[in-house]
Amino acid sequence: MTDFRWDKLATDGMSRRGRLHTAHGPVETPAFMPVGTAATVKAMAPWDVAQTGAQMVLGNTYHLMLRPGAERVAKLGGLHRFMAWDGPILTDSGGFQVMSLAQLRQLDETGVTFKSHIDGSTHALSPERSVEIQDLLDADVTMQLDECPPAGWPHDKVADSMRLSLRWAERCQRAFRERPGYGLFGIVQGGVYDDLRRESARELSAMDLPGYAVGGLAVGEGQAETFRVLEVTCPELPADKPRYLMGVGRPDDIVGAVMRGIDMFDCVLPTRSGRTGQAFTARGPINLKNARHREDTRPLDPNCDCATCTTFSRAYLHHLIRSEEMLGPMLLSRHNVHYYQALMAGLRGAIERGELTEHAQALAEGWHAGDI
Ligand SMILES: CNc1nc2cc(C(N)=O)ccc2[nH]1
Ligand SMILES: [Zn+2]
Repeated sequence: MTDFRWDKLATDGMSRRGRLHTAHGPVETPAFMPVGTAATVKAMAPWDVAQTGAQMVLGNTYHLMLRPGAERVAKLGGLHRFMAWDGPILTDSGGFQVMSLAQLRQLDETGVTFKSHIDGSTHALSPERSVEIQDLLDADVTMQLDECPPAGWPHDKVADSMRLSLRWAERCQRAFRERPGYGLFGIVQGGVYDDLRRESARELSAMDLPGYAVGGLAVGEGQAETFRVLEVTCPELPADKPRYLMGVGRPDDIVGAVMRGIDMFDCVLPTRSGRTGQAFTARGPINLKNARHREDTRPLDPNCDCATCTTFSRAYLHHLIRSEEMLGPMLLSRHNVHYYQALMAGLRGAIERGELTEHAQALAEGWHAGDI
């Protein structure tokens, strides 16, 4: 059984080309993880997800602990068997979604208690229980339980929150069941405050964890602030460990974050916006609901070799979305995840060639050119 580790294969400025080794196989980085919230990447079968080139998917602890339940998933053989995904899986801790989805939640030193948004039942999530749930799910990467402070909190509140998350990181590390191929990631917090970000990154680095996430971002702070926080945080993290930016993002967010030292991403954008008719292309996003597509026989993106783009016209995709046919979200989700995976493959190659700056420039010119 392989040991959990990340190999750094090449660098270009602050960016890194690497390979993550997990119990369920390797992951080429920089990597984008499609979000499989309730044990499914919405509107995509696992073979569709694999065909996009995705190697690792994300599962949400909050949803799975409520339904079908962590013990039940374990009884059914774990998340890989349950959802027929035999590649690596990262699960989040549940903390972020409790604070954004649950009702009547109470957070204190012990953890967070809340009422399920599904049936109103009461649940408790401590650092130890979050680690146990992710173990029951058989996640290759377990995320520490943390608190994600809302944008706009003052320095003193963010400081208290960040230090609580540090104490929870220690508790998660003690509770984590070490086994080959599995790893626990810490999460750097600290809001938009440089001193707090440095304190969090340094304290977590001293814990010698197998990987580090940068949390507390993509909460409305804007791209410039996100990038500034990365410029402060990444240099404080170990150079030989993977860095995961949670919840990011649009294609241009991802390129900018890779250039600032990030290796892993997850975001609902390609699947969620695909379901509403938005498609990401080399010439920027387009919305298939727009009437201008109704007789357009061209493919969605002539530069894309996915099944959606090589089989169907924009007119047909427009029809499916306008008719609210199930096939619409299916085809657009597949294209968007394929587009994100092709974006990551292009970034990996550019870093290997030492041409990331030029590659990023060419991508931006395409996006700004706009659809024709
Ligand atoms: C979509 N934005 C986003 N920001 C996040 C922050 C966290 C976090 N744990 O700070 C987790 C998930 C997140 N998703
Ligand atoms: Zn396509």
